[in-house]
Amino acid sequence: MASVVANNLTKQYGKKKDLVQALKGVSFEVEKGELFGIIGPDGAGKTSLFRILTTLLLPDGGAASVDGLDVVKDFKAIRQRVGYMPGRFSLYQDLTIEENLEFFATIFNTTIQENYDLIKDIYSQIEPFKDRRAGKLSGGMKQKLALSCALIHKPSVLFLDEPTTGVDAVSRKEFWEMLRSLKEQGITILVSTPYMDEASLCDRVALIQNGTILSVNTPDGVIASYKHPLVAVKDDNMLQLLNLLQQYEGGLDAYPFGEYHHVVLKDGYTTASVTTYLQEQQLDHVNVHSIRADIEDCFIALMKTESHEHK
Ligand SMILES: Nc1ncnc2c1ncn2[C@@H]1O[C@H](COP(=O)(O)OP(=O)(O)OP(=O)(O)O)[C@@H](O)[C@H]1O
Repeated sequence: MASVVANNLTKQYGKKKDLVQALKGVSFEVEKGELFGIIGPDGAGKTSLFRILTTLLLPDGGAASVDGLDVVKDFKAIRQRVGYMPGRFSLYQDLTIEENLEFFATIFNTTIQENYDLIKDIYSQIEPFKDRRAGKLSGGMKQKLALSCALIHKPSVLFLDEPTTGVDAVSRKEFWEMLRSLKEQGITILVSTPYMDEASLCDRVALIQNGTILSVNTPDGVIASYKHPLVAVKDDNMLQLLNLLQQYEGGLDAYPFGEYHHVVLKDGYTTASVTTYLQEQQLDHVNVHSIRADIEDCFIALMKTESHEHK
């Protein structure tokens, strides 16, 4: 049985000219024990979706279930079963680390001791500072405390809304390792993120933009579905280079990517055609080489296709 099912969910805010269609018919299923990513830019609808699935917000249309329970009718039962770590810091700033955790344990009729095994790996890293107020913690420590609080009642499904936003690269990596080990313990995890590189750490990912899911696939499946030739190009004057590449008739798209620009080519165009074109523009020593698309290239392509179709 699927652990989470969303079926044609819609949500809108405001009225008339202020109307925002935050979710435009979102459907997907998450299997039990999956680590499922929802990837999308700011404003894509991730928080609205998570708030509906955790029963904090009512959908305007469609239906959704968690562990077979309906998010509208069975909201009380769902709340006992899910853990939710909201995007914005949700802890009590004036309570200490330990008091925050005790508070969450008490609401769920449990104790820190009872489920200590589940949080041990995460909580033991901040336990030496257990008397420090939450408001005085670093971003990485707050994140570990918030995750411990979301887990303290041993949820069967964990919802994490942008847990790594604003967190440094080392803490981000550690955080994903923690998620992997939680998954090993059988917890279903839905995690949203604006960082496309995190997609490759999930079992499957849904790409969301403007309230619409553009693709649901495994990271390998996303990459395998990419069909265009792709080249990486680098020169001393990257701005001038980008302008020229964006005017190139053999190119479908050109965008900055780390130290390089990536150019998506029309079928039949090659590294040699790009080099010839740049030579015609008096750029004789440009580094052009063919590359395999990574997951970010695939998402960029999907998002651009979608926005062109709606122009
Ligand atoms: N209470 C609200 N009233 C009006 N508009 C809202 C409200 N909440 C969200 N929105 C709008 O709905 C859209 C989706 O927002 P949502 O927060 O779900 O997206 P998100 O992907 O989580 O983005 P972010 O990371 O910026 O929160 C955005 O355009 C947002 O401005």
